[in-house]
Amino acid sequence: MTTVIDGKQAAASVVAAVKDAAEKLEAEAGRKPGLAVVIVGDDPASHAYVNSKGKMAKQCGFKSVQHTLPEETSQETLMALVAELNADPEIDGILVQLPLPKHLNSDAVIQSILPEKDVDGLHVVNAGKLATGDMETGLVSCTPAGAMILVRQIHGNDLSGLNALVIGRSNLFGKPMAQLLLNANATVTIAHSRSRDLAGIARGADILVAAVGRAEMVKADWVKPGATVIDVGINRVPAPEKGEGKNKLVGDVDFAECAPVAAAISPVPGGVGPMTIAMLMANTVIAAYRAAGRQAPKF
Ligand SMILES: NC(=O)C1=CN([C@@H]2O[C@H](COP(=O)(O)OP(=O)(O)OC[C@H]3O[C@@H](n4cnc5c(N)ncnc54)[C@H](OP(=O)(O)O)[C@@H]3O)[C@@H](O)[C@H]2O)C=CC1
Ligand SMILES: Nc1nc(=O)c2c([nH]1)NC[C@@H]1CN(c3ccc(C(=O)N[C@@H](CCC(=O)O)C(=O)O)cc3)C=[N+]21
Repeated sequence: MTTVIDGKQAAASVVAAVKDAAEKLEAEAGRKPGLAVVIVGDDPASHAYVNSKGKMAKQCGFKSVQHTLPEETSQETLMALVAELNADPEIDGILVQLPLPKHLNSDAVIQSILPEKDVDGLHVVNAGKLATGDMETGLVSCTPAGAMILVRQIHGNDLSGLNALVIGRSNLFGKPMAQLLLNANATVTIAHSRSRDLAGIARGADILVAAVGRAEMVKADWVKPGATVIDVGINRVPAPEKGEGKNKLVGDVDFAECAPVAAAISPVPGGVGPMTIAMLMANTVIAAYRAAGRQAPKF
């Protein structure tokens, strides 16, 4: 029987641990973790994510603030807001929702976030710490950190002898995911749009992670029988079966085809997505503990 990995349940247990840690910090150090989410423009999907992040932060007992800026915001205004949040002692975590409108330089904005408040793990200091295996002082990008918890649920902490493939090489997901798998001793391959014979490479993978942004690209004959498949893709596609003009969410993996071949598979929705939000909360509480000079909890 194939295990369908329950990301909602795994996320709920991370969130419960975060809530406990936040209560303990407030009781012992008299401060709440503070999360600031910055969103520019009015992309409805981005607003939906940001709202669920805000709701979750409140559930965890955090101070949660949202800054909604208009589409035409200038680089200077956005950088000034980040500088203000950097200086605010009540804010432990800053997340700037991506993508930003095209006229803005997202890299300059992200690199201006203090590394210790960079709960997205995108600052070069945090990326560098992950790459050099310093897991004690850095912050790891939420989606790969969450995907890794799902992998550990299936395989444990030591992936020695296992071949892992990550399809996608973004700074937000593919690269940090590959680093986490490597740190756990997997033999790691990273594939991307210039890779040849992706299906052939994929068939060698005991752990197949897809983060491309192409609906249902991974087919049954790409999956090694008994593999673990982690689907990171979030694609909205038309769903006429639900009614005219309706949409549904699908991953980068053709779930119906691949599930019978895999031993374990994460669904979309209900897989990696909920873990992303849970790990954002985890990173915020970690940052708050460190800001209070305390040993941060592990998740
Ligand atoms: N569940 C969650 O919480 C999250 C989900 N996502 C989703 O994950 C997916 C990937 O996100 P992200 O990493 O930010 O996306 P990017 O667009 O930044 O990266 C996509 C990667 O896929 C590669 N790629 C594109 N086409 C192909 C192809 N035909 N064959 C092989 N590789 C290909 C690109 O290669 P190249 O580098 O050569 O261009 C690139 O490395 C998206 O669907 C996104 O919505 C993202 C973040 C969080
Ligand atoms: N700075 C930044 N950091 C991010 O981490 C970031 C970002 N920008 N921009 C966009 C992507 C995407 N992302 C998701 C978060 C949660 C779900 C999620 O909760 N998904 C649910 C379904 C939600 C629904 O139904 O729409 C699920 O998969 O079950 C999905 C995707 C974070 N991202």
